[in-house]
Amino acid sequence: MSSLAERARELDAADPLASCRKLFDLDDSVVYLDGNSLGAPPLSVAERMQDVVRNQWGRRLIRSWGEGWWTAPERVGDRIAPLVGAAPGQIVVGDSTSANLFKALVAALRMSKGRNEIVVDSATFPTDGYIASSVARLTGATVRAAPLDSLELNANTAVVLANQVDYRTGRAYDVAAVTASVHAAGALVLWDLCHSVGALPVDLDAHGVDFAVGCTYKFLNGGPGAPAFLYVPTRLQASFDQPLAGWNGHRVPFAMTPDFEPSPEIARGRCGTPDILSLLALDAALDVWDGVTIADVRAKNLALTGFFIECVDSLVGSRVSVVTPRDSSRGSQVSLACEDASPVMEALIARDVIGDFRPPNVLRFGFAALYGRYTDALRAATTLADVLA
Ligand SMILES: Cc1ncc(COP(=O)(O)O)c(C=O)c1O
Ligand SMILES: Nc1c(O)cccc1C(=O)C[C@H](N)C(=O)O
Repeated sequence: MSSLAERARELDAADPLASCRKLFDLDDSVVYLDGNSLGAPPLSVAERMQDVVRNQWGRRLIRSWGEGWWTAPERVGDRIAPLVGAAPGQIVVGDSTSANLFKALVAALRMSKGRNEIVVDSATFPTDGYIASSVARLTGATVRAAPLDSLELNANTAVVLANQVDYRTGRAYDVAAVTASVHAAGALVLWDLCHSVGALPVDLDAHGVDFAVGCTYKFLNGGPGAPAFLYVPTRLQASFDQPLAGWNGHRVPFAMTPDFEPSPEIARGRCGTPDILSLLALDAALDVWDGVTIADVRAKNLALTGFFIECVDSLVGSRVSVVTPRDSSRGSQVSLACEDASPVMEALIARDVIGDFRPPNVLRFGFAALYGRYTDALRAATTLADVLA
């Protein structure tokens, strides 16, 4: 125990990202391991929102639309772009992940004339499957679930919807390999990056990914209900015929013509008026990434999750089993299968160790590299051992 405590203190002292924690509004008595569901608030957000509400909305009133509000979906998209390996002009921020999944799936089917099968990663987060089924009912396509390890695509497969990190187990998949196998079958790939953006390298452009979506309220700390993002590479933008063709995606929205003519750029991914307060909160939250590389974040989250697994092995032992891969094919969370997982998580939260429960029996602990500490990992494992004793 003492050697784990010493190691935790040494690791925190040597952590090159340790100084990022002071950018967040965190309570030091709480061990927060749920940043993979709702990221912690960067201090800059409250300050910026004060300015947005009092000055931009308050003093500038409707003039603010022409002073940065209207173009915020693309501008904030360009701030997310380096975090997912995308060149500028290919990401638009707005709507929810679910809505963006809908846009991208329908657009993919419209691009894939003669093919009408949607294949969904069988371990997917539920909303992806629900949206795929609804798209299928709407378009006459079919949906098939398949494991990402053995996709078995055919000449009818139009699009594969894949999650880079499995939300339940924390397993991470190889974007390059899956993308290449989907392309080899002549299909398009749509990646859900909710559990990887801000935690893992993604390299969308380098791997020739066709579409991606992701949420910004987890590792990007955009706040509850922060708008999601949609990536469409430049090469596919002219043929991206998305179904929610609202006026914000029009080539000249204020021309107010009766016919829809899509923007030639990524703005065609927009639908209605952007949620400016949430979008600008996200903009402020992204300041914490200044000077931080995804490579540093990845190195730390592998080390932190690895240290947590070591603490669990040593202090909790066989009372839980580690579901997350022990090798580097894991995201930034550790999932433990445990009997009575739901009341166990409630007991942890009552002791100020906050993770979450996912059915049927999983305790999830998410590690955000910008504010997570090795001493927190040890305290979580120690508290879990106490709860299970
Ligand atoms: C992998 C994944 N996809 C989609 C979603 C849902 O996103 P939204 O609520 O923005 O539609 C989540 C989380 O809620 C998720 O974890
Ligand atoms: N989006 C959420 C919400 O509005 C409330 C509670 C949790 C969430 C989540 O993000 C859940 C998360 N996607 C998961 O991996 O389980």
